[in-house]
Amino acid sequence: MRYRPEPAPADAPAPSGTGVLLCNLGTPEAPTTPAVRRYLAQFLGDPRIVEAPRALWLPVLHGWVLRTRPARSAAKYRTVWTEQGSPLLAWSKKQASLLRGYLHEADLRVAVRHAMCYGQPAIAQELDALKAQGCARILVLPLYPQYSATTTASVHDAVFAWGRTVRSLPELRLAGAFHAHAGYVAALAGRIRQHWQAHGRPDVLLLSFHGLPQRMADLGDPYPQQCHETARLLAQALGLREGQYVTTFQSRFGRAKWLQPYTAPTLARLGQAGTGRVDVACPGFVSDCLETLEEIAEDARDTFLHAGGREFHYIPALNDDPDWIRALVSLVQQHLQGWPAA
Ligand SMILES: C=CC1=C(C)c2cc3[nH]c(cc4nc(cc5[nH]c(cc1n2)c(C)c5CCC(=O)O)C(CCC(=O)O)=C4C)c(C)c3C=C
Ligand SMILES: [Fe+2]
Ligand SMILES: [Fe+2]
Repeated sequence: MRYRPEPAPADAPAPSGTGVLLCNLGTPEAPTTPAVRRYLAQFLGDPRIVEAPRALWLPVLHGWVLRTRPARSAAKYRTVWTEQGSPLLAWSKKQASLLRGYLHEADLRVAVRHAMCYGQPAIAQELDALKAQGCARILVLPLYPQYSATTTASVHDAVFAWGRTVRSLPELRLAGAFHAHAGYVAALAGRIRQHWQAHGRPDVLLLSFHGLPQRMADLGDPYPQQCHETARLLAQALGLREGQYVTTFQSRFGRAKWLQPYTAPTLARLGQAGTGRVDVACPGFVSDCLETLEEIAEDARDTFLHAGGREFHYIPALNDDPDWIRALVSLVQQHLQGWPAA
């Protein structure tokens, strides 16, 4: 059946509630080669992520990337895996649970769930769950502060795909970027200031954002501008002058040109130039994950220290920071305006 049947009206009261779905990228179910292969197949098979013509990309993906990368990536995932599983999933779950608690404290009766764009819990499954909980209105909030067609729009795509299977659709709102949201920037600044109160100040603060192919930026993806705007606002909130901070892009994939400057070569250059201490924060990641815990806190640290740097501090992502959860509450309230939420 093209559109799924709804429960008979006698079996279910008319939906009247409001729900929020927090969405992040996704992560493998386990740090094993087969699980990482399944995850990467879905992730890198999404044309939002790799835009190359399917006839060229799919043979490379299945014939080369999915044969070689999963074992290497699984080994990396094992270095960050916790008792709660993938850090990205564990933090997303905690953020949803804290947001639910804060909203209820504020007397807002809103159902809150979390979902992943690739892997589990899937966006479609969690939208079904919110609907089954009686939500007549759903706000979808991608947890990417900076909009990119690769990330924010891929969450939106998943919502549209789900919508095409549903007979009685709830009202839907899709949130976009929050790169300049005052509460988000203040939470980032607070996190960095706290680190400095405990450990002193660095010579340079490096703000590392996930990279993007330069071609996507050239085609109009607003991501790089939004990263630079977040960095500028954050530096302003911290009272930093030019030269005291640098903005870079990490996680390059493949051989094409990505946004520059790249994080690792910048750290190598800073180390070689005699910079004693560097602190690194990753404002684009609201949750610690493979890209921050392994690529930055492990690999980038080695790069800087081997290049001659003396001290490297990774400042953790916002995770369960109370100021960040309050910023999430304010973002949600902003997007729920006009909807009954009590
Ligand atoms: C073409 C490849 C990729 C694009 C474009 C891309 C954009 C992009 N990604 C994030 C956030 C995250 N990416 C993460 C992991 C990750 N990213 C890529 C590739 C691209 N990302 C790969 C292949 C991987 C998997 C790991 C690996 O094999 O190296 C993660 C972490 C996931 C986790 O489980 O912890 C996040 C988060 C953004 C914000 C972004 C565009 C701006
Ligand atoms: Fe990525
Ligand atoms: Fe990476």
